[in-house]
Amino acid sequence: MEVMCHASSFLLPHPQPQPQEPREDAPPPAALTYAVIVLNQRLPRFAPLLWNRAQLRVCADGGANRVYDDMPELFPDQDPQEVRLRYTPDVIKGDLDSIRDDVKDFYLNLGVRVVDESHDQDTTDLHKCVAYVSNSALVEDKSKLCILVVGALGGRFDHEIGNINVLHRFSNLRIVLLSDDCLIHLLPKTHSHVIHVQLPVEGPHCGLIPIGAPSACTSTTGLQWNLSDTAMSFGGLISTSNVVKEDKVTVSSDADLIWTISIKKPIKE
Ligand SMILES: Nc1ncnc2c1ncn2[C@@H]1O[C@H](COP(=O)(O)OP(=O)(O)OP(=O)(O)O)[C@@H](O)[C@H]1O
Ligand SMILES: Cc1ncc(C[n+]2csc(CCO)c2C)c(N)n1
Repeated sequence: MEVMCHASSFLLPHPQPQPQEPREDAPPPAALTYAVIVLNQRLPRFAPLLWNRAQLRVCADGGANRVYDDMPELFPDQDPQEVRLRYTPDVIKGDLDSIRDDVKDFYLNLGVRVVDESHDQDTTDLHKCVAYVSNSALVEDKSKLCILVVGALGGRFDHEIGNINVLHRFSNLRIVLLSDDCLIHLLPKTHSHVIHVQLPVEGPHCGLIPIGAPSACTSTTGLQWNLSDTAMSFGGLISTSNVVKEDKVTVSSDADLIWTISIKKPIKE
């Protein structure tokens, strides 16, 4: 089975190339092209870092209000209008029932594409934005695309589950859902997985959760409580409050699993 590598190096202020391990059968993580999607929740503190790392920046409807309101708050010593000009989205998309008129006018005047998809009341604004990024000409090879979604966890439970549903709906894409506290992504059953844990910024708490379908057989290495051809299901065993013990975690399963890992708080000076 093909190996898929994962590394949250987008959270590192100065990403280092992954160590090469010539002995290993796993290839190093591919060089990825990032897109960021901002949802309608308070911006996490590392939003500017992800924004600068991304080559396409999309706001899901009211996510535009958050970029407009919260980005200047993350740079309290700077002129708010200059911050807004520096952090201008490429596209705003959704059913546009949450973006404020003043925010819409501000970005329209800057030439931002504002796409009204209010005719579609069956898919969420996040779904619409992921479909847009996936169809964009950003990368030819979708396996080299990684979509970072900020403000996706916590908040309203229906939204949160809707956001997780998008991971399953687009299981052929690399999509990472982030909050200030943790990140989650899918480990598709089509691959075995090597997760290069970025210990300065993430861990140690982690989980492996069979959302969508039970697993008859999951195996892991690198965790405090490893699984060995173990079954997992809702109502049965799921792995929460697990702990990363090595900087490389491996997972293989007969079901799509959600991987989640905590994000470390910055040390206060
Ligand atoms: N409280 C929340 N918790 C988690 N995600 C949220 C929350 N609020 C909004 N989102 C995400 O941000 C996107 C945009 O939200 P917004 O508030 O602009 O519109 P909405 O009308 O509530 O969402 P939708 O049209 O998708 O139902 C949503 O599609 C969802 O993915
Ligand atoms: C069974 C069912 N439940 C809820 C909705 C409503 N809905 C789903 S996604 C969305 C957001 C549109 O931007 C809305 C309003 C529906 N259509 N079908």
